Amino acid sequence: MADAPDIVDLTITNVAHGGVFVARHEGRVVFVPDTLPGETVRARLVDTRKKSFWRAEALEVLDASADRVDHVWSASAIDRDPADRAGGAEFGHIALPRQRTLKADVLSDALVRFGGLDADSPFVRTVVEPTAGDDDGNGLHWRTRVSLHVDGEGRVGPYAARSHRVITVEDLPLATSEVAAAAPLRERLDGATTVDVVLSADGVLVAVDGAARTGAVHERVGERTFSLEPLGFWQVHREAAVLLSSAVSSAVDAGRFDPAAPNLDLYGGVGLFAATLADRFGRGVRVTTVEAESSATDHAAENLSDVVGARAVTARVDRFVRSIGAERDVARYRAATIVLDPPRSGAGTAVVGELAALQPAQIIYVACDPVALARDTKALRASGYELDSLRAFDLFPHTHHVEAVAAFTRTGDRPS
Ligand SMILES: C[S@@+](CC[C@H](N)C(=O)[O-])C[C@H]1O[C@@H](n2cnc3c(N)ncnc32)[C@H](O)[C@@H]1O
Repeated sequence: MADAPDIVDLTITNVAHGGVFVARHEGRVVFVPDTLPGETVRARLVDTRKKSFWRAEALEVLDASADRVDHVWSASAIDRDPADRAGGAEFGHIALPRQRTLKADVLSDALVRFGGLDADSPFVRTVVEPTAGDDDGNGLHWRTRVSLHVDGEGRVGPYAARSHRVITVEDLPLATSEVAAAAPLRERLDGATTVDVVLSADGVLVAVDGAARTGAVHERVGERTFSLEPLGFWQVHREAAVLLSSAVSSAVDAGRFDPAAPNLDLYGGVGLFAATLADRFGRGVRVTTVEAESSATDHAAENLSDVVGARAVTARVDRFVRSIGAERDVARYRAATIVLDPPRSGAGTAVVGELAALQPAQIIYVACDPVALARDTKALRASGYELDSLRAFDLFPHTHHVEAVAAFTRTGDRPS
């Protein structure tokens, strides 16, 4: 067989999961970043080893989509060599409303292909809602946390897209102005490897190689103050904690909520959603927040000290759920509400199956990955739960990421 040509012209047909777009070359799927459906681009084939799909990098737009805009970050723009394009803003060349319909397409596709939902299910038409303030500010200046890298010469910057090469940049337009101003983009940090810049309610801090000059920082959500480790997990968009807390609160069906049941906040971090339940249903609410990082659990205990029925447990969720499944009075969980907010990989079929075996009254699933949500949806549906509500939020403008909040109830409990 003759070698494939390096440079090809491709017509983009679709968006795929992971911030890439789909074209076909001689019948084979080719994934191409930095493009848009409807466009024709000149591209270099860069990975042709697999039989089922190849990868390419876009070099030039020959026929542009009406939704293409000047990239919000010149460091990522298509006029740069692909190897020099900064990562982390892979939708920055797309008009903001179109970014959201593309994210909705990815979510819908995942729910049908991996979640087993019918193509005509109303959840397959879920829109991706904008976050307050983003439309006015063109989706910029929302990142309260930025992780940068340092190369062997001491230069500080983000990695290039799809590589671990540090790219020096002039600005960080997705970061809040405080974070952008504090980021040491023009400094040489010889011998260092990482730089984190964090904006909390206490102000901005810069941590080189994980060393922050403070024991804890604080975040505010409504009337509540949360303490956490300077580099501990906290939702990244400046509006995210408020928005997700409100979305989780309204996803909980009050008619199915029992404040005395053994309610759970799994993958709980510093207790954000346990606090959400207490704020809606009262400080006497029984809720256990479960988190693998003991430093986060310590903060959760402090953050929930006014919630008399709250407990903070350090454990891996899989082990914790297995251990309660073995309890003698496991039937108590039939009245429980379980909130879970797993990392990008999702909870996984095993955890979801064990959760469903507890037969809780409702499960509220906060998801930062549509495919993981869809896979876990399939497992929940196979275990007697059905999707009751779904909302999606654009908490990561100019990236391909999308956040969702889904509510599930026992199939037998639903009105027929
Ligand atoms: C997406 S964050 C959510 C945190 C919290 N719900 C919030 O909104 O602030 C996921 C959390 O799960 C924790 N985590 C990851 N894997 C875990 C596991 N297997 N068991 C328990 N916690 C885990 C992480 O440390 C992280 O705090």
